[in-house]
Amino acid sequence: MILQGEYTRSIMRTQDGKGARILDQRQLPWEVRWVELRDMEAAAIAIREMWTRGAPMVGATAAYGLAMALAEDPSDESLLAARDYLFHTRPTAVNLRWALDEVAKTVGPLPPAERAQAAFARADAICDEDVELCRAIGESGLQLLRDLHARHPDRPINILTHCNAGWLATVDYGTATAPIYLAHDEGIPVHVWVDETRPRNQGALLTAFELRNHGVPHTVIADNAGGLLMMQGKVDAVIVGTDRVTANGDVCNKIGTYLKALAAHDNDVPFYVALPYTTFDADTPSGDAIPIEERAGEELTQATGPAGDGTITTIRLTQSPAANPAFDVTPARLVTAYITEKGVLDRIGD
Ligand SMILES: CSC[C@H]1O[C@H](OP(=O)(O)O)[C@H](O)[C@@H]1O
Repeated sequence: MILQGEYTRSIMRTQDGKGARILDQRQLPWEVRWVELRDMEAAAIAIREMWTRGAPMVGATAAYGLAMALAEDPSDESLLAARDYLFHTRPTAVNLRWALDEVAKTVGPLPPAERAQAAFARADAICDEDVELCRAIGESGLQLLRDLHARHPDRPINILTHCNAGWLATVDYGTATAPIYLAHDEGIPVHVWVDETRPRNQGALLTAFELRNHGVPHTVIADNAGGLLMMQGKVDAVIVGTDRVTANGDVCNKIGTYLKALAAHDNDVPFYVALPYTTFDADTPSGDAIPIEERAGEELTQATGPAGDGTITTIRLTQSPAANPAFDVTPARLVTAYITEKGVLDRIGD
């Protein structure tokens, strides 16, 4: 379990069993605010507005959202409409489609009266499985960090990561961070270069929050600093998460990941992608077919944070229009290996 206050998970069913409890990640690191989602619309808003985010978390939240929709109306029409509505909250993370399909396959053959309970149970199971998958990813990646430590016993291992693929992005442990947490807990000295990850700063706000709370040494850096650090020999490996890996091994992840992969390739730094099977999309042949989410330009042109007087303020960073693609695609040729629950794989999907 990674430090998560009174809970051991980033999402769980509410105590009355009728909703989902999540962290409102927009308030982190300034406030740890838990919120209860009580209907499908609340789950859709939480995903679309990124109260909660990260591929496995998007899938888990949508699964509970579908269960809540069926609790209100378990008809076939409701099932189809709710699945479609939740599916269109965010286009890129394949876990969203996977989780909705899992719940739909579970409840479809059932009489309407049994659907809500079965949907909630399947959502619970998706969360339980995600914890085990991420822990296993941690075990797989731990050996890589043990090997790096054996090669450099006299100094910390320096890992660069992009965005947040931590326990906040999953139900627990994270994907990219899971090996880091396990290595740190085993006593291997690890230091993490944390890409701030503009424009929503998931690295500076969320990954830094996680690592700080777990006592893992880390340094926040500008997104554009990683290439220099690699050129200077200050990065032993890059480990990132992903929102979708296609049949040929292409990796869709937060915007800026591809540039890190290019810098890693140019400096002979191993570039690892951590993912559970729920993020592998065998149905999409290659990365050019992945829908890339375009988010509002205001995420780029405005900055929100504490004003210092206890209030949260927003400032404008430019008067000009902005384009804001939220993801990019790293070709499989730039990936050293995939860290999965089945081990570290040179190729994926075979
Ligand atoms: C373990 S999935 C983490 C993945 O999701 C993030 O995207 P977002 O914050 O927009 O949901 C980012 O791509 C992370 O690598």
